[in-house]
Amino acid sequence: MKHRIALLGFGVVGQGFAEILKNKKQVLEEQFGLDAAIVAVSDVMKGSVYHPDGLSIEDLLAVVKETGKLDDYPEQEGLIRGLNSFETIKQTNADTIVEVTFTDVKTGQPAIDHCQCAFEYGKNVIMSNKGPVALAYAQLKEMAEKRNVRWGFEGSVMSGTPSLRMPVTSLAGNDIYEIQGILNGTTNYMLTRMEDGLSYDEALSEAQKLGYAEADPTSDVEGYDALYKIVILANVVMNYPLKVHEVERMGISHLTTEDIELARQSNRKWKLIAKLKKENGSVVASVKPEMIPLDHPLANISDATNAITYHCDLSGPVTLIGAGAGKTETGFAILIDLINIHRKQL
Ligand SMILES: NC(=O)C1=CN([C@@H]2O[C@H](COP(=O)(O)OP(=O)(O)OC[C@H]3O[C@@H](n4cnc5c(N)ncnc54)[C@H](OP(=O)(O)O)[C@@H]3O)[C@@H](O)[C@H]2O)C=CC1
Ligand SMILES: N[C@@H](CC=O)C(=O)O
Repeated sequence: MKHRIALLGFGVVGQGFAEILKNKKQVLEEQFGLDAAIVAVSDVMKGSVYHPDGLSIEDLLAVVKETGKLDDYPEQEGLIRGLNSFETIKQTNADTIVEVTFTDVKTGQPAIDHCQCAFEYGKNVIMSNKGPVALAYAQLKEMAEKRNVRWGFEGSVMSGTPSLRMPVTSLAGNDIYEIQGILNGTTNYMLTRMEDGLSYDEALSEAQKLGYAEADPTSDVEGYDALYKIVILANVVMNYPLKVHEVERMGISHLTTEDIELARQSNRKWKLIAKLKKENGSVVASVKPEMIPLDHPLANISDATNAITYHCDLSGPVTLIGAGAGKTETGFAILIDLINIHRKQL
């Protein structure tokens, strides 16, 4: 039986996921018995197409590459154009909604409403969008469970590096009492490139071109993105209902090439460090830049790579290093949630 997918948002991650589905079609069918079809794509500026029997991924990617729009997607009988995100959720035959619109760090919208609508209509949701998980984890989880649908969000923290599934499954039974790491790809990339001599603006511009930065990069450079991720880790991994306003936050926008040089002269490096610690029945959290010595375990985490250490009472510290952002890497995060939904393990 086909697993029918509708994509809300067809930017870096949406296209990365579509490419993976195209390239891995045979492997997914042979190894997992997963016959996945994209039936709908709805994007604000690029437009929207839906066909209940499935769309050609080659054509979707080609027309967007050529024109930046879905308007030239080939006409065929039964093709419907122009559905907005909510119409796509309600009116298409998709089993799973892949929510890859932008992350709104203040309201989490419209992604929270997308999730609620999908659950009401009995559809699974997979997302790399951080807003709904950071701001509405408990109520969305409960709603998905009540409606007997699945909600995957592995890509919301550290892209395709399994920073959520790994501790929840493979570290189960431990008390994870402290978590710390580098959780934002854009700023880590920028700090690395500033060490190479680039200015702040040049480094940010490169990170944007590479598809790492948020639609509004203020979220990356002022630390909101890492803050959202630490809140998600508290809720999902520590099972503690930490709220966004409870996290101390400072970004890297005040750091200059002179600051980077001064650190280098004292054998240190600037890194944006996120921390989470259980203390007296509560959890304290912060995101801020720190000058760390070159022999610090995080000093050699460069470019858009991220790292996270889980401090566990039984297994001791466990560190995971991997991609923090990227088109294919985050597309993979969507795929792994899809495979787990298909296996009925999510
Ligand atoms: N890029 C990365 O490496 C990672 C990204 N993420 C998260 O994944 C999500 C997607 O990221 P990314 O693909 O890079 O972002 P992009 O900005 O490249 O793509 C987002 C797309 O969503 C579209 N969109 C915005 N609002 C709506 C809406 N209401 N309905 C339909 N489409 C909409 C945008 O349309 P348009 O621009 O045409 O208006 C855009 O094409 C974000 O939430 C981000 O935080 C998570 C991990 C890594
Ligand atoms: N903008 C984010 C993308 C992934 O979450 C980052 O740079 O880490």
